[in-house]
Amino acid sequence: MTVTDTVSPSTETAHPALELRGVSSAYGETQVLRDVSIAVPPGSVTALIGPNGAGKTTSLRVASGLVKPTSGEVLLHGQPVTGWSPHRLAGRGLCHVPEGRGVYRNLTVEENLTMMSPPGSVAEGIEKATATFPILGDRLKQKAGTLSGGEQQMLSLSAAYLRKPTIVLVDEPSLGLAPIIVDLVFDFLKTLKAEGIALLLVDQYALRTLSIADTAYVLRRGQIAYTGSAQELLQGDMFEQYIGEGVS
Ligand SMILES: Nc1ncnc2c1ncn2[C@@H]1O[C@H](COP(=O)(O)OP(=O)(O)OP(=O)(O)O)[C@@H](O)[C@H]1O
Repeated sequence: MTVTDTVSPSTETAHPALELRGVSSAYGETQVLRDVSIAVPPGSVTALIGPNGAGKTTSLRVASGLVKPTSGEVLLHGQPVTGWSPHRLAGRGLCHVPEGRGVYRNLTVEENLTMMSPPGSVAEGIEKATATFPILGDRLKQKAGTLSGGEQQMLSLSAAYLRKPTIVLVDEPSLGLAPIIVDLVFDFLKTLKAEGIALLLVDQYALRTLSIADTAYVLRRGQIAYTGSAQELLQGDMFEQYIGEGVS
C-alpha cells in the first residue's frame, strides 16, 4: 500500500484517530514499553493513567514521532505512520502538547501564537487564542519565558486549537498549576472534545482525567494493565485495584 499524506473523510471516521499497535520501545539498553496497544477513537477522550516512570510520556513520544519504537506500529486514522517525523505527523493533524510547556521562551506571546497558526490565518489564530484565554491578550508583547506557569500552559495549549488538529496528545497539562488554573485547563480540554477533537490525555489528577474520558488505559512498568471504559475504572473496586487509594 502506498502511504500518502492525504486521507479521505470516510477513512477519518472508520478508524481510530490514533493507534499504537504492539509497540515496544527502549532508551539505549533500557526497555520502557512492552507490547503496548492503545486506540484513541475519533472525537473522544482517552486517558492514559499510571504511576511515575510507567512509560506514559514515552507512549506519547512514540505516537508523535519523537521516539522510534523498537517494534510495533503507529497508525493515524488507519494509516501506518511508524517512523514518520514529528513534523510530518503534525502536518497530518497530530498535535503534541508536551510536559513542561512547549513554548518558545525567547519569543513573545504574539510570535508564539503566530508560529502555531496556519499560514494565512494568523490574525484569526491570535483572536481565537485570546478569546479563549483573555490573559494572553494582555501579554501579547511579553516574552513567553516571563509568563507565569499557568499563562505558559495556556499558551502551550493554544496550539491544540490553532493548528486545527484531529488528534491532540496532552502530557501533564496541570503539573505545577494553581487549582483555579487547573479548572481552566480542564475546561479547555472539554472544549476541545466538544469540537470533535480526539484527545490522548496524561495527567496527575487521575479522577479528574477519568471523569472527562471515555476510554482508559492503565500503564504499569511499560505494559498495559487495563483497557476499557473510563467510567468503569472510576468504580470503587476497580479504582483501588488499578490506581490505588488516596489518588486525587
Ligand atoms: N530520555 C531518556 N533516557 C533514558 N531513560 C529515560 C528517558 N526518558 C525516560 N526514561 C525512563 O523511561 C521510563 C519511563 O519514563 P516516562 O517518562 O515515559 O514515564 P511516565 O509514566 O511518563 O512517568 P512520569 O509521570 O514520571 O513522567 C522511566 O524509567 C524513565 O526514567
